[in-house]
Amino acid sequence: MADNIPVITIDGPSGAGKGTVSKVIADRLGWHFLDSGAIYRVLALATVHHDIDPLDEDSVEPLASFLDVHFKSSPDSDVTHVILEGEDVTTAIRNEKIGAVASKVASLPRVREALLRRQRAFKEAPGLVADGRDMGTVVFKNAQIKIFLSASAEERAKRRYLQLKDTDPSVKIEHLLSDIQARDERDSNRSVAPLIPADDALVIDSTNLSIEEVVDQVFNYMQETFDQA
Ligand SMILES: Nc1ncnc2c1ncn2[C@@H]1O[C@H](COP(=O)(O)OP(=O)(O)OP(=O)(O)O)[C@@H](O)[C@H]1O
Ligand SMILES: Nc1ccn([C@@H]2O[C@H](COP(=O)(O)O)[C@@H](O)[C@H]2O)c(=O)n1
Repeated sequence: MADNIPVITIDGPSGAGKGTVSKVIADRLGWHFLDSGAIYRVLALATVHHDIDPLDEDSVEPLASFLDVHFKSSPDSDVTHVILEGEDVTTAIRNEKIGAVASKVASLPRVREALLRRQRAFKEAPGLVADGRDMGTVVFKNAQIKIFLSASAEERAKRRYLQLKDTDPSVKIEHLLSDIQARDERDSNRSVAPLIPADDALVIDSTNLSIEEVVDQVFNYMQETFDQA
């Protein structure tokens, strides 16, 4: 029964470490992992391919409803390949420009609605770790464990810089910081599913924490929550 399947949600702004922490936790528990941002990024790339204005809700909604995307993982690698309309877009969707377009399509209420079922389908036994902006507030409102992971914008820009500098030597930390601030602003102030902690979320500020320290805090919180249940 789908309702007995446990869900951990990890929401927060870009670069807070949600994806990294979610993957470690899902791997250690042997649970499934949903990177919901990847779905918004794929949709964003599809608007670029089809030359659609990312804020034109009447055009983006059908694209979201019939999005031809699938995720391919292999036992030999921890990279999950993202396939859009038959093309491997795993790297293309990680571009910062696509992140900005993703936050535009993500501001459209009917588009978010159209993507709900696709995201909820990731909830399968033995459990799910779901990473995004509205996992605990909208998509998996009944999740047993909700985390809101944040970090200062400066720290997040630094992390992104370290992540990108080897593949893109032209990357500038000040541009990354302004992109992050613009995305935070749009994600936090949209009318539907804004980026805010769920009332029952544990808020973790990772500015001065290592990845392992964040993972430990989540596991300790899980232990306390399940002991009290
Ligand atoms: N606590 C941490 N300390 C230092 N670096 C970290 C920490 N957490 C994550 N990172 C690094 O920061 C970068 C961004 O992390 P990650 O992609 O997990 O963030 P995210 O919150 O999922 O971002 P997005 O929402 O944009 O996908 C990665 O290179 C990751 O290794
Ligand atoms: N649950 C979600 C997940 C993502 N978004 C939007 O997509 C953008 C890209 O997400 P990343 O996590 O891959 O950086 C993000 O800025 C959000 O606008 C969302 O709205 N809801």
